[in-house]
Amino acid sequence: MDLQFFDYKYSFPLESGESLPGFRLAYTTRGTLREDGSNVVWICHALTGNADPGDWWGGMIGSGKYINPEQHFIVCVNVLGSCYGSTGPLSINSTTGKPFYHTFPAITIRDIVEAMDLLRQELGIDKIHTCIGGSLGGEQALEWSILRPNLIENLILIAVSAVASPWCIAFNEAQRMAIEADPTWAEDRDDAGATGMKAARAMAMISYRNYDTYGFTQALDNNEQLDGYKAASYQRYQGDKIVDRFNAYTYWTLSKVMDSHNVGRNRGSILNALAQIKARTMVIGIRSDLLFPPSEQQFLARHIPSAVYEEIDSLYGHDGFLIEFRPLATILRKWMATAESDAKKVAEAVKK
Ligand SMILES: CC(=O)SCCNC(=O)CCNC(=O)[C@H](O)C(C)(C)COP(=O)(O)OP(=O)(O)OC[C@H]1O[C@@H](n2cnc3c(N)ncnc32)[C@H](O)[C@@H]1OP(=O)(O)O
Ligand SMILES: N[C@@H](CCO)C(=O)O
Repeated sequence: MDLQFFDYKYSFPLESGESLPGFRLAYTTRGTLREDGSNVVWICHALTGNADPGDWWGGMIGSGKYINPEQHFIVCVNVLGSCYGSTGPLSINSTTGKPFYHTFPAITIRDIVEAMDLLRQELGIDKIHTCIGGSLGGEQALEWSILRPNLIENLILIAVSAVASPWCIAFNEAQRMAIEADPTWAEDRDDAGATGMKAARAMAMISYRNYDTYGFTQALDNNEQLDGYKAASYQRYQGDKIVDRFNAYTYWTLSKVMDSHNVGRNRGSILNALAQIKARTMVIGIRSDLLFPPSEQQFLARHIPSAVYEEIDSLYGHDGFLIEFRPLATILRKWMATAESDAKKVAEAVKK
């Protein structure tokens, strides 16, 4: 899937009070935008995802799937701060002519969403039929529906919370400590902290999965083993895998983004913020999610005015939103069918 680029050439103020001297966002689109603009589906990616949801959400997108390019105009943007084509810590800072590296400013979900909103305006999109995301993607969708309450018609939030929990922040801090413990982290080079990031990802995997996932997929080979456990090589493999496709600065930056996620900031309270959401909302929790447990999604569903709540089972814990396509699609199809039938009833009532 070819990446497209949006270059914003003006100073971009950040929540922290700092600014970026412009930015680039990489994005993809699939399908055709209807003349009345009624078929936009905006997909927000999670922590290490990219702008091509076909890469990481193939089971949800495609002909005959829940998100269908034959019907929908599908947009997905690599978030500000990431490393798949958008401006992030490895990008050149136009004011110094050098990569940002450690000088990349602290950004927040709101900054990410404000940047994405500028791209939306550039694309001439003034309504979004459905905005969907899990985890960090859900944080973006949630923030957007509060920042622009009339923009999103249907909001789908999966495995996400209104505010980063102390538990989530603690996991992230432990991962940043692993990166800091890598002596190369102090250096200005693209691969600084790479070994630390391996350990960080191995820690993260424990929060994305759970006891049962490891028990099922990484069971002991036999009762005689003294070393060489599958679970151990799996942890190391996941570390190697992230280093091949990511960098520690971006990992660091986006983990801080997750920490500062709080819809209540500068809005009086979390409940005030959630009360502003006008989108018809589906909130989905994953029963085995240790990182964003279902109680967090139940809270969202209780306080977002027109929200409904559903829960799915998964062996994969938090990562279930990237894997359990069938139950997700079943819930969403049913929910969307109700909306369509309600809309039909309203249209018929108006005609009478
Ligand atoms: C450019 C890009 O790639 S970006 C897009 C990719 N990633 C994203 O968007 C982020 C979201 N995706 C993810 O987080 C993950 O891909 C998930 C959650 C969807 C799936 O996680 P995975 O790591 O692929 O699955 P799983 O936990 O089953 O691990 C499978 C891998 O571990 C390997 N593995 C399994 N057990 C072991 C073991 N005991 N020892 C060593 N390796 C093992 C498998 O061979 C497999 O390797 P592969 O990925 O090279 O095929
Ligand atoms: N496994 C996900 C993080 C969990 O949201 C990712 O790497 O993006």
